[in-house]
Amino acid sequence: METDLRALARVQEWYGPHSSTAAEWPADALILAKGSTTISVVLPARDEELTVGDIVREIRRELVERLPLVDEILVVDSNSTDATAERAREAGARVVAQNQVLSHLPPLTGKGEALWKGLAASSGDIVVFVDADLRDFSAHFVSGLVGPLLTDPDIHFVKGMYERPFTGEDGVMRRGAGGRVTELVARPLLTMFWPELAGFAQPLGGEYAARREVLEQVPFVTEYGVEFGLLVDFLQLVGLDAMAQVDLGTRTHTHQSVAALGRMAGQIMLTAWSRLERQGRVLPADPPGHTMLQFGLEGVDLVDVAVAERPPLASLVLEEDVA
Ligand SMILES: O=c1ccn([C@@H]2O[C@H](COP(=O)(O)OP(=O)(O)O)[C@@H](O)[C@H]2O)c(=O)[nH]1
Ligand SMILES: O=C(O)[C@@H](COP(=O)(O)O)O[C@H]1O[C@H](CO)[C@@H](O)[C@H](O)[C@H]1O
Repeated sequence: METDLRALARVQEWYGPHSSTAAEWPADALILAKGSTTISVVLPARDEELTVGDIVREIRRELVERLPLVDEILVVDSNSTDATAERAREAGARVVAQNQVLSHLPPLTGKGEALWKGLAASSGDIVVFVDADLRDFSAHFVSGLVGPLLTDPDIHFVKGMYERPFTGEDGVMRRGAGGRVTELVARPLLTMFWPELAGFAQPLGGEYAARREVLEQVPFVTEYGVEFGLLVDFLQLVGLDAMAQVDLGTRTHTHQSVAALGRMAGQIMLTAWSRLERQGRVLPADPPGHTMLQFGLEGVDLVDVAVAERPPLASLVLEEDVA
């Protein structure tokens, strides 16, 4: 109980000074603070032809052409089978194919791989990750996330928070019903093992920004373990007081099935386990299982929820220098 109370006191002390709203960071006021700092927006996109173009156009129109806040818009085409790359290029983004980046390395899979490749292929001092399936995206998502980074040298990582509606197959929108894996898996795991992170309202949100110098110091878990892994690893690397969150309003995105989120949950649990092992908090006696049976209407599926991990990019550069 004592740990809980101490951790909650820590979160309460942290929350006020480290939480703000996008309205506090208007893009035109940030231009001065930007100075020579370069900013890249990286969008991981797998089969997002319906939404990626509007997001890129909004960023380009508001934060490149109207105000020169963003220097690079990069879409990582994550083995899409649709016209994602074409739609992104037409909208004005640079597009790289996930497997063509650092192609001398054996390719890995999933969102975490797309983000790591996007970090490698981009050049901004600050990198902003934005999902490519967002609907009603607005440029203040980006300006809100970079605000604390441009104005406070002690902040190294900024996470978006938002209301997350859920619209099911019945087409009915239910306020606050989104973020199912967040509420059922990530938040309880953080409470149990990393309670200092309990103040992050949306620990799994796909919109966040950080300084390149710290992003290159942490590993990237592949698949959907990436957000959970980054949060825990940044806590260890930079500490809670170097982390912040910004309220971006409402985030609407394409939702996956419960079966898909079950696999996502498994990936996040395995990511948590890997961090507990790495921090010496569990014995690696019997590694947890990662082959899961899923019972759907069509029958039983055997799925693998294992995750892999890319090393910190900085370690790669060092190796290559040595080589
Ligand atoms: O292998 C993958 C899986 C996902 N994504 C992208 O990562 C973002 C978040 O993925 P998704 O929407 O599937 O996750 P959800 O928001 O449903 O949890 C989206 O832009 C996806 O296109 C990706 O680039 N590669
Ligand atoms: O927050 C969540 O529970 C999941 C699923 O959201 P929904 O239940 O479909 O609104 O969405 C997030 O999780 C992924 C894994 O961290 C991220 O990659 C996604 O960007 C994020 O949308």
